[in-house]
Amino acid sequence: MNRCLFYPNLLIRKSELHSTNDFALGLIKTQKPSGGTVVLTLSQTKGRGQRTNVWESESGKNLTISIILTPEFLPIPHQFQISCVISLGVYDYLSEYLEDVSIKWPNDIYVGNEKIAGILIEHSIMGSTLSHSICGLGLNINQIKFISDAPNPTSLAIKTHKEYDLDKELTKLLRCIENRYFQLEDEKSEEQERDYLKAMYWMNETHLFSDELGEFEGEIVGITEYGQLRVRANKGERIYNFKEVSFIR
Ligand SMILES: O=C(O)CCCC[C@@H]1SC[C@@H]2NC(=O)N[C@@H]21
Repeated sequence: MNRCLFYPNLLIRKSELHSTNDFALGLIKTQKPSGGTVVLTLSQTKGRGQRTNVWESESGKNLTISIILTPEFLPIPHQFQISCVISLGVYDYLSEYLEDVSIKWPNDIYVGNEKIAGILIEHSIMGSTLSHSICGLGLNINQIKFISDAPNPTSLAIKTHKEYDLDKELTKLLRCIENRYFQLEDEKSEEQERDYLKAMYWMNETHLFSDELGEFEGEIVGITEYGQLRVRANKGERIYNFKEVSFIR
């Protein structure tokens, strides 16, 4: 039997939205959307990024989507697995076109030292498991000029000197994410973690980081089973949750 997560009738297209994540959040509150529902807009006017950042995307140029997943099988402490699914799916998709794609922990997608995609995942919880995960993704496809002060943005078009049909790219992207989701559902999370580590930006290289104690030299050596970052520094290994450490250079 052919497995499928993303059915065409579960794709919700809106010409303009404040934020696809906010729209998806509204769906969860008012209806019970099926896993595999995808909200897409061509024009996002108040896109939200990590922390309090704004996500800017030129109208009609890029993929700005929110994927609703229902990973009821996943215990809450393992929610980082959803980050792995989405970031590896995007990584797999981009690797069809580009070399030097990497995942900057926890889930920024880079090409060399430039950011091509950002991911914002918001979970809703039921009991001790996840009921819905809203996986927001901004993937720069055809945008050439960036006005925002986002650090080093790039796009698929800049990197390959071609323009892309967004619908075709969406289909390819969703196939890659679907494969990674089934890998998780099939309890192949060890394989997934191995692939995530292989794809990781700055893995096993010495770089400058900063945390609440100041700047320090260290080397990313992996992640914990809960997705925290492990950095080896002079005085031993340090373990970070998201937002507790910054990558300097
Ligand atoms: O890198 C980041 O800061 C995360 C950016 C996430 C942006 C996407 S675009 C689609 C979805 N809707 C939002 O409001 N944000 C996410």
